[in-house]
Amino acid sequence: MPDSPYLVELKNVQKNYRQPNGEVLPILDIEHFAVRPGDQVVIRGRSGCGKTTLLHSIAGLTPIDSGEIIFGPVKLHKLAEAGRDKFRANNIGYVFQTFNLLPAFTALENVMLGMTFTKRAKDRDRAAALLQEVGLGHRLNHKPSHMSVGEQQRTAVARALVNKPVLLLADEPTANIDPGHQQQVVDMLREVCHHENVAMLMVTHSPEVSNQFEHVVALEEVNRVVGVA
Ligand SMILES: Nc1ncnc2c1ncn2[C@@H]1O[C@H](COP(=O)(O)OP(=O)(O)OP(=O)(O)O)[C@@H](O)[C@H]1O
Repeated sequence: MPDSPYLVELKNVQKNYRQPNGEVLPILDIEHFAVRPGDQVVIRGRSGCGKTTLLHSIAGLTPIDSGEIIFGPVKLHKLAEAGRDKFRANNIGYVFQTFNLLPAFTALENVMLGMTFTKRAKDRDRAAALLQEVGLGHRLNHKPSHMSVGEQQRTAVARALVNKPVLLLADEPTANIDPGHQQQVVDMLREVCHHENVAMLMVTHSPEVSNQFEHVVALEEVNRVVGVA
């Protein structure tokens, strides 16, 4: 059988949430969705349609109810939580809307903390080089409170890439950046992912951002669950 052309492939993925009253709320029912190595893909869709749930499922942060999530030889859906955590630490970077940096630590320390849960020895030079690559070579020793929000997001991107992941998941990474600096963050994300040979799956509400991408998927087009929002 030929090798899969996909970096990650979802087949018949279903994800439900259970409401406090016991009612089951279907969120995702995706027959097929895939990302190829090095692809840069935007996911858009209305509020509440399940975009974050999709990213969490691919990251293994939340277990799916049925179906398959396949990374090459690894069947993520078959791994227990500890296995998914280990897989994520070594293979997936995640960038959040709110950066999630630790306030007591410098930019360099925050990036190095990204290496905590991997086999990779803490590599100061790699962390510093990535900060340089995202344009923060002059801010290594700044704490988050002494950085602009754009600089904080750049630091978060460096942290997400420090373990040389194969896939970067970015959940509305420009939502908290002022409009004047959003484009810089998008450009930086695209360039650094390209340079590091990392595929990117980005959720964004911004048409200005999604219009720049060749691969744009409206979640409603691949998700059979209707009326979530
Ligand atoms: N842990 C949870 N328990 C129950 N319902 C949840 C849970 N997490 C999310 N939901 C619901 O699942 C739906 C999808 O949420 P999700 O965050 O994936 O949407 P989204 O498309 O990312 O939304 P937005 O664009 O507003 O960020 C929402 O209706 C939300 O209320």
